[in-house]
Amino acid sequence: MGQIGFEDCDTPLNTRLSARYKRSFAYPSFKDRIPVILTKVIDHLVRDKESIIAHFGEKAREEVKNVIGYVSQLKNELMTDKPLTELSSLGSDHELWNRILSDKTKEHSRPPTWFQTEWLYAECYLYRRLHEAFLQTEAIKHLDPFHWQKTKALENSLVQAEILAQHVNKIVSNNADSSETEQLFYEFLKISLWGNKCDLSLSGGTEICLQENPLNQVLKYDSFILADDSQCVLKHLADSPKGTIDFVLDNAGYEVFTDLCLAEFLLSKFDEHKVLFRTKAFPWYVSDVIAKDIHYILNTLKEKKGELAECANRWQSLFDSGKFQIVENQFWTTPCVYADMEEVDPKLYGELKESKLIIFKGDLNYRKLDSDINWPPTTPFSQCLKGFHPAPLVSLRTLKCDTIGGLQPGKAEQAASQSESWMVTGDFAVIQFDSS
Ligand SMILES: O=P(O)(O)OC[C@@]1(O)O[C@H](CO)[C@@H](O)[C@@H]1O
Ligand SMILES: [Mn+2]
Repeated sequence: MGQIGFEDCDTPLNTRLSARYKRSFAYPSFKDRIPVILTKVIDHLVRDKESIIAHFGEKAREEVKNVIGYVSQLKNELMTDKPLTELSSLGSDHELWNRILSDKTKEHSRPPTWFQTEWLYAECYLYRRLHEAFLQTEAIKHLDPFHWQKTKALENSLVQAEILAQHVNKIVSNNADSSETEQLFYEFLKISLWGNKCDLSLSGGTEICLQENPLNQVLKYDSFILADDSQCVLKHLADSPKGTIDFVLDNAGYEVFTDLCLAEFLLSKFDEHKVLFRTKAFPWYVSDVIAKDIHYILNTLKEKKGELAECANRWQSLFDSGKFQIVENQFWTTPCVYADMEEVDPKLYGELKESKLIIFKGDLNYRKLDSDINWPPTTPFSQCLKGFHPAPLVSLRTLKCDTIGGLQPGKAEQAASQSESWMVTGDFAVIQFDSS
């Protein structure tokens, strides 16, 4: 980022996305969408103050006020494009964040500002600052400001979840022949893929969950999958020894429900050893899964009784026996792209190297896989990974941001002719595999 100032153009090719390019998706995101997300956090704290105090104790009264002040100031810093500032020493990741800030300041001979720096970095920094507002408190340290939105979204998708639950319950208790298993594999992979439409960050917290039968959706939307390596994924699973599946999760609510369905299918029909669900360590991009959300979803479903409870009870046993495990790691809430993982977090990289298959869910994971660069869309997916090949991996992503690679010639143009905003609506998707 050499120069300073806005440019009335899209992000140039082979450059990292930034809100300084006014025709890129980053610009309206920072100008309009993120302020709405912060306003909703403030509104929630104001509206639900008394119930928060009732839950966390009287000390929370002053702390809620302080957090409201902090978030209002944060919103103001963003909207007036102020320089990013150092984090306080709260949180074990503050040194990494401050080192990155200092490197960027040196590199550009001035501190980065919200709109002028790289979008991925600034947006991740925003969620880390929001986390700091709560780290500064005692009573409400563990309050998740997005919890209420996530629970509401789950509640509103229970009809779809129940249809899936019924389907999964039947399948895991039946013996399928191999051609049936193949078809079911594609089905569960795509159900999990389209589950990614349901994130609350793109919509500024408004639920955009599917209003239709998720089983019908699978075939109906196949033509919206711009790159589909699902056959390679199946071949890899079938031809390699049984092992551990790493699921790098994205959103809570309906999406993680679909992920749990796919995970159970892989254990029950492919006989894999275990599934590690890799979650964020603190509230992130509104709807991303933290460990607490998985416990919440299991408990909620158990209370619903019927098919949903049957599913949840089985999943609970899988967690109890260690076949399903939740693994939290701070790397996922850094601004680092995955090409830098080996250097920044060699331990995590080493763990992923043991994986039979790493499933990366969602848009933000994709942005970190491809370094958030505006690649020519026909750039091979493996090239976009810039050396990140810990183990065979697949990205299941609905497109909500203007970066993409791995498309066949003509595909991007075809999608653009169907919809001008094909890259950012979540209507199009990719299943992209890299076999390292
Ligand atoms: O990772 P997810 O949940 O699929 O999507 C998160 C997301 O909506 O947030 C970003 C901007 O805030 C978008 O680029 C991105 O699509
Ligand atoms: Mn997300």
